[in-house]
Amino acid sequence: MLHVENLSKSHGALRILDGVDLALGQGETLALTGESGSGKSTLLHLIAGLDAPDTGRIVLGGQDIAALDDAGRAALRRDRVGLVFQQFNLVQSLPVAQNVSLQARLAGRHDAARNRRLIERLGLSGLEDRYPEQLSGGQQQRVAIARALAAAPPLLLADEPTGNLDEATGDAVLDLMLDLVAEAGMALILVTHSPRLAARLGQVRLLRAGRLA
Ligand SMILES: Nc1ncnc2c1ncn2[C@@H]1O[C@H](COP(=O)(O)OP(=O)(O)OP(=O)(O)O)[C@@H](O)[C@H]1O
Repeated sequence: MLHVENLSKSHGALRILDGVDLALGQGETLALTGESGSGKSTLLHLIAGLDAPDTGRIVLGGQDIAALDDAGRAALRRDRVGLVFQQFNLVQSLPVAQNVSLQARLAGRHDAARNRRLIERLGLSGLEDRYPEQLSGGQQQRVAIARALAAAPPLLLADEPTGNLDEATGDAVLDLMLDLVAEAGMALILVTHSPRLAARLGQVRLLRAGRLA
């Protein structure tokens, strides 16, 4: 479902990615590890079509991302990719419940019962009518996770999605993510610094010197 071939990306004189190859099948899970600054977020942004590579190919669900224009990439993100990034990108003008349902609605996959279940299981019950600015960082992170899971995209990209949570809550949220990802047959790329969390995914890859080991 995802093929990344010979991907390179520089920022100015700094070569961040230098020939990255990666393949992920439907329902497969991958932990992306590497030192701070090794390019993990850069790689996720490229796969999400948020930025363009210098060279290489990204084929998602049979579609070459580079061949799409801005509108095409936006549609791909709406329909096929879920993002949980470090900046949560919640819609500040919408309450929690609507933030959670937003992507699912846009993708035509809204399911009210599923939404309620996610809100409950992510410990957000009672917060449905609050606005993002009225939430803690950890609560906002859980809203972002609920939103991505609610839409059940074929591919979920998560950049340290439990980084703002204490260990016990983070473990519980990761358990839930892995359960729901498996249940929906979603593929997952999870960036994490934690070897303990990484070991729970199907494969673990290390990004070093611009390449994936
Ligand atoms: N827009 C940009 N312009 C210039 N340099 C950038 C830009 N974005 C990222 N970088 C640099 O690219 C390198 C890789 O950054 P990236 O955020 O992908 O690393 P990371 O592995 O996700 O790090 P962390 O674990 O700290 O989040 C870093 O050296 C960073 O400073």
